[in-house]
Amino acid sequence: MRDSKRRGDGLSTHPDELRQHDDEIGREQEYVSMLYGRLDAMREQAARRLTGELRAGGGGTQQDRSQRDSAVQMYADQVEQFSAVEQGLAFGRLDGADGSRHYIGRIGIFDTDGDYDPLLMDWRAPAARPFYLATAANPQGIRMRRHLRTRERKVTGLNDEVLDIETASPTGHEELTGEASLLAALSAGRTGRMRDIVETIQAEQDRIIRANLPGVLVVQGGPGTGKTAVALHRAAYLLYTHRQQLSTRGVLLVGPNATFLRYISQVLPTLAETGVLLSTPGDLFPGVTARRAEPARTAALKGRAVLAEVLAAAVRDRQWVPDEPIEIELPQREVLRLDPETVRQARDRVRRTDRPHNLARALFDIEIVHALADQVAERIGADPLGGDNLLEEADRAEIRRELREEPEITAVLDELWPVLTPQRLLADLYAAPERIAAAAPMLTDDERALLHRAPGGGWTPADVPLLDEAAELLGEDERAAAARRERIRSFQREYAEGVLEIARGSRSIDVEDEAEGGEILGVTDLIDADRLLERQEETDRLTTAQRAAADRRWAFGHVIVDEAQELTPMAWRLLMRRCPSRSMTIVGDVAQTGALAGTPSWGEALEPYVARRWRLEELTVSYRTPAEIMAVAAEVLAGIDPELRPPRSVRHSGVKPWDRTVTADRLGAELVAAARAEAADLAGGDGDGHPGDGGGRLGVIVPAGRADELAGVVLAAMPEVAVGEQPELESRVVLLTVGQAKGLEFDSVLVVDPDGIVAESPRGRSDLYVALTRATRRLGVLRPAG
Ligand SMILES: Nc1ncnc2c1ncn2[C@@H]1O[C@H](COP(=O)(O)OP(=O)(O)OP(=O)(O)O)[C@@H](O)[C@H]1O
Repeated sequence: MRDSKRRGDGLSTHPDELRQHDDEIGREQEYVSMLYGRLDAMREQAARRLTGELRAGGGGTQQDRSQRDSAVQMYADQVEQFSAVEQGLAFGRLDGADGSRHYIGRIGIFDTDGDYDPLLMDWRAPAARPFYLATAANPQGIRMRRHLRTRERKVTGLNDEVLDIETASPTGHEELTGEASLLAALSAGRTGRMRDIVETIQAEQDRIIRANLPGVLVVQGGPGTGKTAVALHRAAYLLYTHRQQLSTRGVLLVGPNATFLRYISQVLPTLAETGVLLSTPGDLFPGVTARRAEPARTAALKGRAVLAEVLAAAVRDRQWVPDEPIEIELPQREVLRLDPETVRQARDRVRRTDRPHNLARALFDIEIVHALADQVAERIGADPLGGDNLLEEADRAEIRRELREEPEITAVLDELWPVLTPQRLLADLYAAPERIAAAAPMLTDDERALLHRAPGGGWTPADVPLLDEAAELLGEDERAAAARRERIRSFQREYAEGVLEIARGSRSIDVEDEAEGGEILGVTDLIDADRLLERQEETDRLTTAQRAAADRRWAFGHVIVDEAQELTPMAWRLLMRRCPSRSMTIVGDVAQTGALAGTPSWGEALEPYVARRWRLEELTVSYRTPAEIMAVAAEVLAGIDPELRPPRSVRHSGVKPWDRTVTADRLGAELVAAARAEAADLAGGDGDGHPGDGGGRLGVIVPAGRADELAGVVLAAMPEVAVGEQPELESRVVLLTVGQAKGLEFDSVLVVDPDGIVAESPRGRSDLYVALTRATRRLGVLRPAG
């Protein structure tokens, strides 16, 4: 793209041009103020309708109530969405060669007083696309693209690009769209929360965001190429474009850990989308919170595909055939004998039905009770004269019915074919070396020892795909169904409280209730959480995301996986179960794989599920990492695989990374000194408009094995530093491990003991590559000598 007339703020000093520019800002302000006025009106109307629906109470027919609940949900969503798009509501303008003019923003706003003309076009609408794609060489009918910069509701600046090949002069960045706005966004101070990129999406990113819904799309890209940003904007785009289809099945977005999910959590709401379920793989088994830690080798073993076979064998192992006959003493009856051969035959017949274990139990019961009833019948129906048995079929049926109710028989059946929860199966397996030995003959002794663990103490993230696999093998029994109903109930309560929160937030725009004689009533005056919950229960209404989160067997309409290179084969199995339609977006970088059983190549990971039917898109430009830092990271990348190429940096920061070796005993003191200096620099701003105004974060990345020790040293000198399992990312300085830093970014990064990071894991070089590429501006490396 070439732009002949770039008129960003401060670029022109000529008084006439400055005046014209101010006039232009004034005109845009008028338009933008009008849009905010409309937004206010829309929000007030939604709040008024929400109040009305809640006030209507629980009367009427079931259908009335159900419709009212849908309306409550819809208006509550609207109030939330209209509030979330407040910042940067309108950010662009397209002037067509035909004299047309369109404003582009986060949502669509229409002239409801007139002909329903668009006053603001949703960025996802097809007609808004040239905003991201038009270039001087291919202007797509556009004469000028304008980026509007706003703060609060005030227009603070404009960047214009005239798309005219004749007058354009080369800039050297022809591939960038809205270069001035892009660079301003990239060099802005970080806040600890990811921001949306809707104002400056680049052409290669736009292509991915708007790719077709069906099929598996893999997005491979180096650090900072915008994979996470693209994944989130794609979710928003798909929900807008396929609203009907996806609002009933839902969209699931999977990220590597809870810290990462918190980091990205604000992006979708600011794009006016609240219905996407964000989850880590470790949270995808409803009812289990997997926070327990375990050695990387154990996690790696649990991630291997062979564990599916181990679990299948573990289930079979619970279908027990005794070595000796079992004697069952029934009160006031004779003793029954169950011999091993009868049990074996029953078991084999039931196994041949291929039913999941728990569901097959009923068949096993029938088989065994039948055999025992035959024994009883043999005895009581025997013809003393040696003829045929005297009992009719009806008598035998009666005996079977009676035996089924004998607790002694149920106890034996429970032993031979126990109904199991996935948790029980796995806990029993881990706890007993002999069970592991029986189920995992294909593993080595060392590997089997890794699986052994005493019962209790919670679950690890690597256990979750195994629990899910176990649930598939076992099938859902009544207890699991009851637990699911209970989870749904608790989600309903959260929902009810959420609606009331929203309503409280909109108190300032509560409406006058004429029926109440002009008295001003808030929603919360009219209804409390329990009453709202009662109404929810009557109709069992839930948002799609809530339903999906509570239901292990939910099939999502689309699944997006970020940092997908970290997924193990067992985690892939779980995710594929959640998405039988195989409509997926897989986002990651195989060069950054840190998990030992993570994904070495996309083909290998996906082949078992979709064969070769997946598409690959690549992102090639790093927006985060400046060229100076990428050069340092490139050396590490070459050590991982000389064939790998780092992405091209979009900018230089002008700051040279530093690398210092200090004596081991000085490491802590030097770290504190460097962290203090960097933090002070970020807090004060660096004189060229960077950080200073509340933005600006420092990340200190340390080897996992030294995290506690170094956190102690840093905290003693700088108590304000965020540390721990889920550090507060909004703190000015955060100390974390590479695993925690995955997907995050900071203005400035200190990497401590890089050799320690490399030595910690067979994938240590990839970890170091991740650590070095987290900075948007400055990088320092501190090495202990020796
Ligand atoms: N088009 C864009 N406009 C503005 N900022 C962008 C754009 N694309 C990416 N960025 C910014 O670049 C940074 C890196 O983006 P993101 O985290 O999505 O990269 P990534 O590819 O997921 O990185 P990693 O693999 O290292 O996790 C973010 O701050 C993001 O906002």
